Amino acid sequence: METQSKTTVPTLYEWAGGMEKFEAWTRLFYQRVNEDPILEPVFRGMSPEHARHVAHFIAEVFRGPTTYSDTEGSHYEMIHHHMGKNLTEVQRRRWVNLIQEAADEVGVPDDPEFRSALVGYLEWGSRLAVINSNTDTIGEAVDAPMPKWGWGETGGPYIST
Ligand code: HEM
Repeated sequence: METQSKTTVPTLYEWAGGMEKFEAWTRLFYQRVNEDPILEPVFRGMSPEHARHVAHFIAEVFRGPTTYSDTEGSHYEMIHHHMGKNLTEVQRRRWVNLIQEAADEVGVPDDPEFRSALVGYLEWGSRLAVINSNTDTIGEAVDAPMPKWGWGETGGPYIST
């Protein structure tokens, strides 16, 4: 539904509530991951910075500050983190469920438009993570730009690299 003019449409980052909200969200999410029988073994030994890095990554994709790519990694490095992990659909599905439950708990906006964009991103990103975790080559260039996510649709069919 068109409710605002194009010039006043906030980014997903702004609508979500800024960096404090992203950090609170992923902090709670990875606490839940640590208590989860399916995901705890996957993330056992993860770095103490993991939750913040994922917050900064998603915030940047949602057109927030470039904290992740300035100081913490790149899209290529994020892909690299998943390689060799041999993630499964069962693990992915639990990851997507828990991160949405954490979003509810910390008060990430739950309006239909925002959640549609959010779930679209989480599905897209998590399915790519599973694909990348089960390959030994990265199709992306080392200097590939960070993805950008907006309010709209995916823009086209999946193309395997
Ligand atoms: C939108 C989806 C996802 C995003 C944006 C994402 C983002 C990231 C980022 C930024 C890192 C690096 C963190 C760091 O620098 O410390 C990472 C690592 C990792 N991710 Fe993901 N991820 C996604 C989906 C998943 C899923 C679905 C799983 C498993 C079910 C997963 C498992 C892992 C693991 C095991 C690591 C390495 C952890 C460690 O040992 O430090 N990711 N992810």
